[in-house]
Amino acid sequence: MVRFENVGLRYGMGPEVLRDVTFGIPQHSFQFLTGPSGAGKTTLLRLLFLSLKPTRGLITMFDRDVASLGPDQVAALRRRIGIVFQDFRLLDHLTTYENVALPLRVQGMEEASYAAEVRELLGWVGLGEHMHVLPPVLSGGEKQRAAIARALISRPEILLADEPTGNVDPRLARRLLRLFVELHKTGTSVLIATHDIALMDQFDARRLVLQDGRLRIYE
Ligand SMILES: Nc1ncnc2c1ncn2[C@@H]1O[C@H](COP(=O)(O)OP(=O)(O)OP(=O)(O)O)[C@@H](O)[C@H]1O
Repeated sequence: MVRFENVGLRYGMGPEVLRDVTFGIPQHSFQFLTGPSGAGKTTLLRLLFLSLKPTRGLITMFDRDVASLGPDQVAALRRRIGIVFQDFRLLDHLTTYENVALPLRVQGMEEASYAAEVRELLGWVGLGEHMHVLPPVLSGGEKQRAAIARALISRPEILLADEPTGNVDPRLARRLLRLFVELHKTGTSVLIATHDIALMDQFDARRLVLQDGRLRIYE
């Protein structure tokens, strides 16, 4: 589904943050992305979400060379990818329900066609009681789960998550991991960036380890 060949990235005139990164996201895969702080995990996710362009190398997604895509095609590809940002990016003036429903609303869908699904997903991530409150009154872990629900609502083919258990206790982290594993079982390819070794030890999956901008793969 996604292939990186010798991808390099530098910000402006700075040093290369990613060097010769080669890996793929196969269909129905589950992978962890890890490495020390500053190793380039968020940068790699931004390349995957097409919010950055590589300074060298080749990225193909769904059989397209991403360098050749125009803005409309980038938007269409992004709709096939769900992303949970480290800082959640919820809109504070919309309720939890409205935040989660937003990707469907912007696609022009009628509320009647998705309302039940949004409610069900909010229940699934344990936010059924908080559906009608605004994000500023949610705890860090609740915001994180709202961000996860928003990434899942349009049933993406690929789910990217940046430290999705960074703000929750170990019990909730295990629950969120189960949610990602369930999603993977339904056919979504999942890539989770995390520092949390205890979390990775709970599920046997390929580990992509970034160190000094280089990626090593441990099956
Ligand atoms: N917009 C930017 N402009 C310049 N340098 C940047 C920018 N964003 C990140 N960097 C640098 O790129 C390197 C990789 O950062 P990145 O955020 O990708 O690392 P990370 O592995 O996600 O770190 P963390 O685990 O702490 O979130 C760091 O040295 C960082 O300072």
